[in-house]
This record gives sequence, structure tokens and C-alpha cells, in this order.
Amino acid sequence: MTKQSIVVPEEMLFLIPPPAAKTVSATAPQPGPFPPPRSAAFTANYKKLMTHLDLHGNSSWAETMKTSSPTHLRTSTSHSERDDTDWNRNHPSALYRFEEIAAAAKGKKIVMFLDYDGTLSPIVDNPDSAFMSEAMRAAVKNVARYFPTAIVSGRCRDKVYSFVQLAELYYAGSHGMDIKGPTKWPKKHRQSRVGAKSVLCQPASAFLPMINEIYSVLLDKTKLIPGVMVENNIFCLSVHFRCVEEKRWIVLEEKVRSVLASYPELKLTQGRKVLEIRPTIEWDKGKALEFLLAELGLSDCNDILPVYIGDDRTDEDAFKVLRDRGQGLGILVSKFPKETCATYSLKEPSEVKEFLRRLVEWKQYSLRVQKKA
Ligand SMILES: O=P(O)(O)OC[C@H]1O[C@H](O[C@H]2O[C@H](CO)[C@@H](O)[C@H](O)[C@H]2O)[C@H](O)[C@@H](O)[C@@H]1O
Repeated sequence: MTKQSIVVPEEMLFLIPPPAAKTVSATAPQPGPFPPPRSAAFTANYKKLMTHLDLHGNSSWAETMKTSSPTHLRTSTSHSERDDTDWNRNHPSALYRFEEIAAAAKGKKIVMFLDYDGTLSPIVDNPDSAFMSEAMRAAVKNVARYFPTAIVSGRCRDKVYSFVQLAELYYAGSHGMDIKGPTKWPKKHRQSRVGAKSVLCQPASAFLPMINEIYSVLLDKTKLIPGVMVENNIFCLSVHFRCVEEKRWIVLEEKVRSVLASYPELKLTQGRKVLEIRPTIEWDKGKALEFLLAELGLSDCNDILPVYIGDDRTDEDAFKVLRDRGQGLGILVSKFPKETCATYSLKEPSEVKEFLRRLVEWKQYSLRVQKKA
């Protein structure tokens, strides 16, 4: 089992106090140090989590399948409000702490990385209907006017493009294994891009025949389980169990594992009510982030602030890259406390939209001030 297959067990999900106002108010917490430090209690919880999970493949998948996408508030919990407060202190709202983020961004070039499902669009039962709102599209479009922006998704690139429909963005589909540059450039860059190739990176292309083959096998093997949906994400596959009765999850997992047994070059990980089949190559959303920074010529710059916003376990690879670089900020989208390498949190896509809107507003204001000076 790989790092991506780590899930938060139910007992590590604590209730968060009710959502607060979306704008910074006089009563909002005052900006603290950047990035906010982690408390001893948080570190203890993290250790507990790591002890609970067997990272070498023996932990119960059935258990993790149950907790892979909590959608309701727990009614009973062994954790106290103090734990919730502790989590919130360690992963404060990026909206509440907007002033702090703006201060950190001053004089820096922001580079924006956005996950799709659960970040720009709400989680829905049918993956084909995970549309983003027009308001969200406008917010992303505006962000891309000021900052290089990439969508980094587990979906295949064409599919996520069909949802987002903005030609001015970078798209890293199939968990970053299929990266394409913008097809529409701002005027000032247009000339220098003539002749530049738009597909930038496909590190798993050798796996295409194998992925296609296993896709057909999985369709066949799972067809009798009501509610299963197998999605072909080109360089990886998703087996959705959100609409499968819970009592059939074990059977499904066993079927998927039995198919995979003949393909040691592929690995199985978990996302939100989804089993993901991916090549065993050393590539993930974190690597995609690093690749895109290099492509933008920003890898070794001190004056950049990469911002990555995502909701799922696969996004942790990108949060970790930022943490290890000691540069930029990860923002986890979650209504529930979860173990994460992200620094800040937002509760849901509507808060992501508000955050993007405020970032643009702040940038426009900074440019006006700069012009006057
Ligand atoms: O990296 P992402 O853009 O977040 O993609 C991860 C997976 O997202 C999609 O599945 C998830 O969203 C669906 C629609 O809301 C939901 O029905 C499903 O339960 C979630 O797991 C996508 O369909 C998968 O292929 C991606 O791997």
C-alpha cells in the first residue's frame, strides 16, 4: 500500500464547530505567525493516526472504504471539542486568515494549483454530473488573469477540461500523469509560445495498453454489482462504490484485487468512495506541481508562493511537496478534521470560490496601489 492509500479512520474525524461567516470580521481570529505552528496535541493525534494505520498493506480496506468520504456529521464521538479546536488551530480557515496569507504573498508571484472534484465542484453521486457552477468558473477565470493557474485532477484531462472549459489554464489530468499547457495565452505571452508544444508531460504512456485491457476486464468482473461505475481516466482507472450497497463493498474490493493480481505494475489506492488503479511509477500530484513550477521557470525562485487547494488523499502529495519546500501553502477542503500536510483549511467549494475571489480583489488593489506610487 502506498501513501495515497492512507485514510483517516472514523475515530479520527471530529466534529468541527458550525461554519463561521465567510468574510473576515472584527471578531475573526487575528493573524498569527506564518505558517501557523502545530501544537503538541496535534502531533500526538498524528502519531496516534500513524500507529492505527498499517502503512504496509495490512490495514483493513473495508474499514477505510467506510470512512473514505464522510458526508454527514457524526452523532457520537470519542473526541472532545478541545480536539476540534486543536485541529482548527493547526489548520485555520484560509478565509479567516486571509490577511496573513495576503501578507505572505506580498511581493511574491502566486502560482495557483486547483484540484477539481470536491474543490471546484461539490461531490455528487454521479461522477459524470460533477459540474462546476458558472460563478466558480468566473472565479477561476479571474484568478488565471493574474496568476499562472493549473487544474490538477485524478480525472482524465479531456474530461476535466470539459467541466472547467477554460483554455487559459494548465491541466494535469490522471493524477498529474497527463499535463497540457494552456491553449489560449494572454497577449503578452502569445508570441513566445508560437511553436511551443502544448502536451508537456505523459510519464505513464507505456501503461496505456495495460490500462485499457484492465478497464475491459474490470467492467466485466464488476458488472453484476449494482451501482458500480468504472471510469477510464486514460492513465489510471476509478472504480466508484459511492452508489454500491455497503454490504457489497468487500466483494467489490476482492474482485478488483483479484483482477489486479495479474498486473503487478499497477497499484491500488483509495479516494473518496473510489478505488483507484494507477501505474506504480513514482509520479503523483506533488510531482506534477514540481513539474509545472519547472515548466514556468520558477523552480528555484524564492519570490514565488505556490498555492495548492484540494480535498482528497491524492492532494496530500502536493501539500507535502510544499511543506518540504518550505514554500507556498496547502489548503485542505474539508468539513471534517483530517490528518493533512496542508496548512490552512476551507470547508467546501463555496469557500474556495470566496477565497479565489478575495485573492483577485487583493491583487487588483495591490496593482492599483503600485500604479499610484
Ligand atoms: O483529483 P480529483 O479531481 O479530486 O479527482 C478524484 C476523483 O474524482 C472523481 O470522483 C469523486 O467525485 C465524484 C463526483 O463528485 C464522486 O461521485 C466520487 O465518489 C468521488 O470519488 C472522479 O470521478 C474520479 O475519477 C477521480 O479519481
